[in-house]
Amino acid sequence: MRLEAVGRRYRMRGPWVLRDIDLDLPAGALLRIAGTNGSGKSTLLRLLAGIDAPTTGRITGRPRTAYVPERFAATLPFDAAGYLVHMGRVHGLSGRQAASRADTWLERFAITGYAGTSLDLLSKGTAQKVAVAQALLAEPELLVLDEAWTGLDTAARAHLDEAVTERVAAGGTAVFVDHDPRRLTGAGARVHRVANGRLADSRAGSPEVPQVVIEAEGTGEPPAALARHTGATAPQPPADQAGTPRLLRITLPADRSDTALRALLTADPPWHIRAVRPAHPPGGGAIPYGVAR
Ligand SMILES: Nc1ncnc2c1ncn2[C@@H]1O[C@H](COP(=O)(O)OP(=O)(O)OP(=O)(O)O)[C@@H](O)[C@H]1O
Repeated sequence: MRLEAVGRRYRMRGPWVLRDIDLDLPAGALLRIAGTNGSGKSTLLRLLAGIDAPTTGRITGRPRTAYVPERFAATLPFDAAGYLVHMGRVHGLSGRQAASRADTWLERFAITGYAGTSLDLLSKGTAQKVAVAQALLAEPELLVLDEAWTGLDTAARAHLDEAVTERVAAGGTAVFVDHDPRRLTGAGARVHRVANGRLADSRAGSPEVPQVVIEAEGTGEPPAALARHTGATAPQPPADQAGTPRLLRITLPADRSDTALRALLTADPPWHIRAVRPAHPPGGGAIPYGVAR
């Protein structure tokens, strides 16, 4: 999915909450949206989830999307299991599939005992588990989570971490807001920060996340898996004469370098690795993914 020059304001001539947002969400990307209270994080997530539309700009290539809102309105006339089955059907599952996945998630979140409880009678934490389960059971291509961990107990938070990591490993995309800055950093989450209505990739400049530069030479196309796993946009190199070696220079978080190297070395034809070195200053001004020659 791609956002181009997206802007959002809630009133005509009101202040712009978001402005000129350009964002690529490749398959396999994991993104944390950071920013101070009221900076526009939830606004951005609602646009990504497709439940709100930009005032200006456009969003293209929307995949199958599931969303966990900041506040779950548990006012629908369902019990927990009935709601999950209903949402499974909305996401295109058959009745049997939806029922089976609803059971799995009720069990995984240890709330099977509440399957028959009406949504409006659930505790806040149990309702939150149901809200998360409805998004996960559909195995969406894009998962949008707005503070979905808030209110969950420790075990459920771990299940959610695991489920998000699984989705991303399976080629899905996940975008989330969470107040814990360490959330999913081990899974390679990139951080984009909303400030003054603009969105900046703050990870590149983050001193605690070392960046490396990989230089590789090859004659083929850069492997698609490279963009998928590095989360970087992968412009195709210009079609110069077939067989002419090209130099690819990629700057990426160090914890993703093994994946990138594997993708390059196992490409057909394989890329020759010319150099792997720390980026100095960390990410400083380096292009995230580019063809140097
Ligand atoms: N439906 C709406 N109508 C009018 N203004 C809105 C609406 N939703 C959000 N806003 C305004 O847009 C701005 C950004 O709000 P948003 O909820 O996106 O920020 P946030 O970064 O998610 O905040 P928080 O961290 O407090 O959840 C705020 O000034 C808010 O008042």
